[in-house]
This record gives sequence, C-alpha cells and structure tokens, in this order.
Amino acid sequence: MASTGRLVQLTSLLQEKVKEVDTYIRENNLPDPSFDASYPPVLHLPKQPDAARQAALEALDELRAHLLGPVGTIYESVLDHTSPISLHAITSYDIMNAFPTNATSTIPEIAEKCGMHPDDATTMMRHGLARRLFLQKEDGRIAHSALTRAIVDVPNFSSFITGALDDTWVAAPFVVPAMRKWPGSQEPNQTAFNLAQGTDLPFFEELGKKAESSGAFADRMSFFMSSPGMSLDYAIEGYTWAAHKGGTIVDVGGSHGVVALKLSEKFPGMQITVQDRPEVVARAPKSLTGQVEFQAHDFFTEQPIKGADVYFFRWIFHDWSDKYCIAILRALIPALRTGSRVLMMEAIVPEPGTISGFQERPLRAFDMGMKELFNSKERSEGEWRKLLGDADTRFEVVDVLRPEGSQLGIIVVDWTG
Ligand SMILES: C[S@@+](CC[C@H](N)C(=O)[O-])C[C@H]1O[C@@H](n2cnc3c(N)ncnc32)[C@H](O)[C@@H]1O
Repeated sequence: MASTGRLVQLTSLLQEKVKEVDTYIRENNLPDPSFDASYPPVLHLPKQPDAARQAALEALDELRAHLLGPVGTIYESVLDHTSPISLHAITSYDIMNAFPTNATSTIPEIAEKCGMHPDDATTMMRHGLARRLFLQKEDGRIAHSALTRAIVDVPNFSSFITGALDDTWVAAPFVVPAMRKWPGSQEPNQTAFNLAQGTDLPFFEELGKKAESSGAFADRMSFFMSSPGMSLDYAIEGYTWAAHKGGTIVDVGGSHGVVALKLSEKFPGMQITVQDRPEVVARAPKSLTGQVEFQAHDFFTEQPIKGADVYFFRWIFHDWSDKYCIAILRALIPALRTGSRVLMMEAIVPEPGTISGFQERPLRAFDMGMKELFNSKERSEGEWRKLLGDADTRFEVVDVLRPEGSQLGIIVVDWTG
C-alpha cells in the first residue's frame, strides 16, 4: 500500500508547483496575488513558471473533485448554471462603469446610475460579490475588484463577455432541444442559437441584421485575436512561405487582409489576393503597393483564381459542418493544378482521452460553442485527414505543423490531381 493516499500526493504536488510560481513572483518583485483592484489583470509568466502554474491548476482540479466526491461534483456543476448571470448583468447594464475603479459606491447608487430596479441590482450584486466581481468593503460600500477592473481596462474584454453570453450562453439550454428537433443536423440554421433567438437565419446573417451586433462581434474577435496563441506571427513564421516568395497566394476568407499585408511586407515578390464576402471586402483597406488585392468571392462557388501556388484558409473550416467544408474544398478543385498547395490554419485538437480532462475541458467548450452556433465542430488531426479524403482523395496531406505556442496548427495539403 502506498505510504500516502491520492489526496496527500496531489497536495504535495500542488505545494511544490505553487512554490515555484511563488518564488518567481518574489524574485521578480511582482505584486503578491490579491483581488484588490490594483492587481494587474494578467499574471505574465515565462515558460517554466507558467508550466508550474498549469501543473498546480491541474492538481488542484483533481484534488477539488476528489474532495467534493461524485455527487458533490455534479451538484456543483448543476448549481453552476447560474454562474455567468451576474456577469451578464454587469456587462449588459454597464455596471462596471457605474463608478470609477478607484472609488466606492452602494447598490442603490449603482441601481440608479444603471437604470436597474433596486431589487434586481441587489440580487445581481450579491451574486457577483460572491464571485469576486466587485468587493464589499468593511463599511458596506462596494469597490471594484481586480476582476471588474479587468472588464473596464482590458481592450474589447467587455464585448467578448457580452457577445459570448448574449449569443452562446443563452443558446446553451437549447442544445438538447435542437438535437431532438434536428438530429445530427449539419445545417447552420438548425442550431441551438436558432431556437434561442427564434430565427431561421444562420448566426452571421442574423447578426448582420443589426449593425451594432456585427460591430460587437468584430470587437469580440479582436479580443480573441489579441491572445498570444492567436498571434499573426504564427501565420507568417509557422510555415516556410519563402518557398513561394515570387508566387501567387489566395487568402480565402481573408477578411481585411491582416495576414496578406504582413506577408507582402516580408516577401515583396509575392502577389496576394484576399477573398471574402462582398460586404467585408467593401470595408477592406486599400493596398498601398498593389501587391495585395481584394476580391469579393463566395467560397461555396467555383474558385475564380486558377493555378495559384497557395490557397490559404485561416480559421475558416471550423465554422462549418463537414458537409459545408467538403463543398468549400470541392469549389476549389477546378482552380487547382498538380502541386497546388492548400494551407488550412485551424485548431487541431488532440484525440479524445489523450490529455487530461483539465486540459481537454476548454477545447470541448470551444467545440460545444461551435455546435451551439453553427452545428460545426473542432477537429482532431484524424478528422481533418478524413474530411480532406471525403472531399477528394487527390488532396494529399504532406505535413501537419504545430508551431509552439500557437492555438492553431497548419495542415499542409498538396493537390495531386
Ligand atoms: C473566423 S473569420 C477568419 C478571418 C481570417 N481568415 C482570419 O484568420 O482572421 C471567417 C471569415 O470567413 C468569411 N466568410 C464567411 N462566409 C464566407 C463565404 N461564403 N465566402 C467567403 N468568405 C466567407 C467571413 O466574412 C470571415 O472573414
């Protein structure tokens, strides 16, 4: 029999890893962790102490589940369905801006400032306070916490929260009803979002009806894109673009051409066309050099640029179910010549069960979000390979790149037809 049980093993591991993080904090004169509004919104750690932080969180996750026990764990997750409600109220009513981050207030003052009924404000604030959204001072007044200050200060964070809660979280209770109504549907307008919003339109078309929703979605995307794992540098440095330095590149669904513009700076001989929906292209910046062109093109219709060296798709296919991904790939085929390269820059999720539940949970949350909004999914390497094979066996995967630190990998595909 082991000399210590699992609980003590996990606690020792936790202590060892936390000590590593704590040592780094002290040696570098970083502020000691606190919930006070003065505490920075993100604790930036280099690789090694960050690995220790992850290991500590993982040990803590298992320790907590063991201490709660099976019924306790499920009971907690059922109760947890209320968890985002106060956050939703805080961003919807702009409570975080009701008083300055260095001042204090009261619930009646907040209610008046935000146009809320005082009873509603009390329920929301009490729920939030229990989650460290704001802090209750000894004199009973309310102050900002490090969390609510982050909502105020971190660019586009509040749009991200509002968007994610307004669109995705409100759709969550409709996932099971949507599956019952449309079992196995691959249609983008037979989703939990459609039931929640009472619309027949796919997500982006519904959003497009209201200008402010499209703008908020763009802000939400900006927050995503600002995370280190989504850096554009991975698109530029994660693949050997030099092999096509005098070639023609088509960035399909390339939005406003941020990747194309960076590529053109690095490779002045490259000719790049960025394709997107007409309303997106209409708002695209004008290229100064003529090296980057924009073209309205629906990627479900035949690709008009024939024989390019590379057809690049970044973060396109995960929005679509297999049926539609196959349609996008097949619309490309008439333009391909032997050796044409297709690059798919996408999340490549590990096969289920190959990483811990703690690591897999956020990936599955993304996967569920894709189901809620689009009836699409995040895919593993095996699923990407199968998708390409189902589209046409002449697509050959020649490499699968996983740039270190990048949230997205690059599936390198050659056309062998
Ligand atoms: C998640 S964004 C990715 C944008 C860009 N590739 C990037 O990595 O930042 C998906 C893009 O696909 C575009 N899109 C959606 N449907 C399209 C269609 N039918 N034809 C062309 N582009 C489309 C959207 O307008 C949007 O720019």
